[in-house]
Amino acid sequence: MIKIKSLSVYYQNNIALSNISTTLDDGDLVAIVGPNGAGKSTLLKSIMQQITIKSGSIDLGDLSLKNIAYLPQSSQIDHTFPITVTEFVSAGAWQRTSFWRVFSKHEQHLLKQALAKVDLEDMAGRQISQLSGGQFQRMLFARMLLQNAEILLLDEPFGGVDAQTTELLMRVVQECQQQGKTVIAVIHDLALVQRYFPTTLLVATNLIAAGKTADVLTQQYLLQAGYQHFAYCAVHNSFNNPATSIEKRAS
Ligand SMILES: Nc1ncnc2c1ncn2[C@@H]1O[C@H](COP(=O)(O)OP(=O)(O)OP(=O)(O)O)[C@@H](O)[C@H]1O
Repeated sequence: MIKIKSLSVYYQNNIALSNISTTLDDGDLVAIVGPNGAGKSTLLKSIMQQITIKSGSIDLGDLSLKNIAYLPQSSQIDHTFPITVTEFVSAGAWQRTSFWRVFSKHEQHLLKQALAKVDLEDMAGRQISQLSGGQFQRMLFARMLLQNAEILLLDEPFGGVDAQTTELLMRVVQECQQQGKTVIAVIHDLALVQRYFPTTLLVATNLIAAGKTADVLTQQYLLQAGYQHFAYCAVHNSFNNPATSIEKRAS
């Protein structure tokens, strides 16, 4: 269980998160949603202790940071770094391997398994600079799977990914949850959230709402978060098809 109490984070004098209090239960599948600049990535980075918090606390209970895997936004990684897919993914096992990254047969098996899970075995020897956006995202998932952490923090895991790959990766996420892992993901696609995520945190610097997804993605809360269009979609329960809802709105 992760307990967040009165968390506030600033960048210089600019507030990114204000007085956030919530609890993230073990084994839950949680979406963090909110408009651009709402503080979603900052919340994940705060849990990862990558940034200094101004006030409040984050209690990880018995967990150490080693038990948390973090999938960053793809844009935060240097895609031109001269390294193969296998070398990149093998970094997920760093806590179990020696400084020289000597892989046992078992670790090699786990590595192959992780690549197979995301359908990337054929790309194992490729330079990461030669991957498409969707392949790069699958590689990030493989590295995270190899880490085998108890808590998975995913920052826009489906950014730039087509519908078919999103389905594949979403199945991977669901499998992780079925294995008892806690998954917390920043997601922009509210239809996806509605379909797959039982729990949602709606953030707009403040915590607007938290709880069952259906209770959070309401017109009132979405408007409060600054989502004009999605608030309209909530009334018609049509996050699935923004085009249709825009037509409805016009008629
Ligand atoms: N390193 C930084 N230095 C200064 N300000 C920052 C920094 N990182 C983020 N911010 C600011 O903090 C606020 C929250 O940013 P954050 O990236 O957490 O939002 P987000 O909800 O993840 O946004 P997005 O959906 O656009 O990725 C924004 O106003 C952003 O401009």
